[in-house]
Amino acid sequence: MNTASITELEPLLERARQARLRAYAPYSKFFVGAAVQTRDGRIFEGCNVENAAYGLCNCAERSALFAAVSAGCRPGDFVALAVIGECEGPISPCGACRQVIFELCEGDMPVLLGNLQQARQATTVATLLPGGFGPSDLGH
Ligand SMILES: O=c1ccn([C@H]2C[C@H](O)[C@@H](CO)O2)c(=O)[nH]1
Ligand SMILES: [Zn+2]
Repeated sequence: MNTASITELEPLLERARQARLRAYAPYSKFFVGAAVQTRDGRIFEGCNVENAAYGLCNCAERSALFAAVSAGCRPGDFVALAVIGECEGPISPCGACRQVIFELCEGDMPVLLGNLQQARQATTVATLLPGGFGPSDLGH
């Protein structure tokens, strides 16, 4: 993806940066924020929410997408996702989030990954999870 889309998605990444400030991450101390934009221009933010039972930790990406679905959004409603974390380079979504993104977002949907400095990687849903298992594999 080109520099134009990185520039276009920078405001969405800024929303992710704001969401990151609300992360509840007392165990990893690794704060992450995400923001997903809908076709009708709404933006849903999410942060990671950890738990003393570590396996229950929820990532920022899933928090943002689940907030959107909880507000009534459905597959086909999303146009872009941005994620930011305190990494050396652009953050890399975990496998669970890649699967959830694949379920809810179209393959060609742009995803902007960033860090707190200027590292940016513009990618797509299909690139994040090539060959992913999705709704069409269930035949309905
Ligand atoms: O893309 C990512 C990567 C990690 N985390 C969270 C999960 C956990 O709370 C912490 C450390 O893995 O960061 C996210 O929210 N998104
Ligand atoms: Zn994740």
